[in-house]
Amino acid sequence: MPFRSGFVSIIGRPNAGKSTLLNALVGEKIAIVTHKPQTTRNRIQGIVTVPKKGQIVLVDTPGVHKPDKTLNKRMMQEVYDALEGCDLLLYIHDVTHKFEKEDEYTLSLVKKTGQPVMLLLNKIDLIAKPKLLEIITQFSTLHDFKEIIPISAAKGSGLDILRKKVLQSLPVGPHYFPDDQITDQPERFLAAEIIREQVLVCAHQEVPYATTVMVEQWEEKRSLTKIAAAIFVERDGQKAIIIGRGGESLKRIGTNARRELEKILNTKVFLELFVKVQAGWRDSRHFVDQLDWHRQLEELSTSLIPDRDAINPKGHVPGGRRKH
Ligand SMILES: Nc1nc2c(ncn2[C@@H]2O[C@H](COP(=O)(O)OP(=O)(O)OP(=O)(O)O)[C@@H](O)[C@H]2O)c(=O)[nH]1
Repeated sequence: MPFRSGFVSIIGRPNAGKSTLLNALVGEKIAIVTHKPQTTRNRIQGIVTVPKKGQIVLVDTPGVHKPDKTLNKRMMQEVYDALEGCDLLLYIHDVTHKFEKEDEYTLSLVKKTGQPVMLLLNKIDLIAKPKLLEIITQFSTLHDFKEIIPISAAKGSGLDILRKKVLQSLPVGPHYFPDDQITDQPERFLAAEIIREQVLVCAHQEVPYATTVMVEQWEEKRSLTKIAAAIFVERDGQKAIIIGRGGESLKRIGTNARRELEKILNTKVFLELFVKVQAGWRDSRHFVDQLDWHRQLEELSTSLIPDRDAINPKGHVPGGRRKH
């Protein structure tokens, strides 16, 4: 049997379940997931290798939304980039939500590419079967989808058939990545995301959206990973919320993130967090540019940071994470 491979972009509105699906298909947590919309800000690839059969390079994207700030415009650019040059699109829709104007827009972006599209009706664990049949009928009039597959990314239902159908539809191709590689995103950047995930969980209203995280130091020594990271917010009041009374909130964010990182990295983790105010960073092109992990990676490997020698190569080689 020929080896099949290709790039498959996952497109959908915020909260549709794109990152949950990516993690489920890859079999490990490589993207953060919360109940808050617009959790994902950067494009990341998840790699699924089926021995002797093929390799699916999944591309997770931010949710399609109307951009207002520079940050959101950059997020939408990640979506447009992912729509171009892929072999297949997975358009994911949350069945607990009505099809609205924003869905129409998302679907129009998908259609415009002229690429084959599989429709994934997600969160079927939350609705009754007759309702699902109604939704399938409704969607089949909207586009000539290559497949319509009901799934529950969270419960794992429908994923075997999805994996099979995706693989079948890919062209005969090469191994794009080594078989044990699961993502293109190095651990250093996943760590920043895991910390941001805890901010999303612990803080409310505007604060999580005004927050970003950058790992400033990363050092691996035998079975210990030392990480220092900055949590950026836009205003002093937001900084006070993140720190909390007597430092309670920051302590909780740090403890939860450290526990999660120890599981993922398979080492002990020493995590230091600093909260910094960067006024209006979401509208600063320069700052938003700096947040792009692909760009940070480039800078790290061209030695722009002073502690470069202290960074274990595993933390920043372009190769990304392997299976532990
Ligand atoms: N019940 C149920 N919940 C799900 C399912 N898939 C995802 N969720 C939940 O939906 C919420 C959003 O999931 P994400 O995977 O972060 O969604 P996303 O599309 O990546 O969201 P953005 O980052 O905002 O674009 C989380 O609370 C998930 O746990 C599912 O199949 N069933």
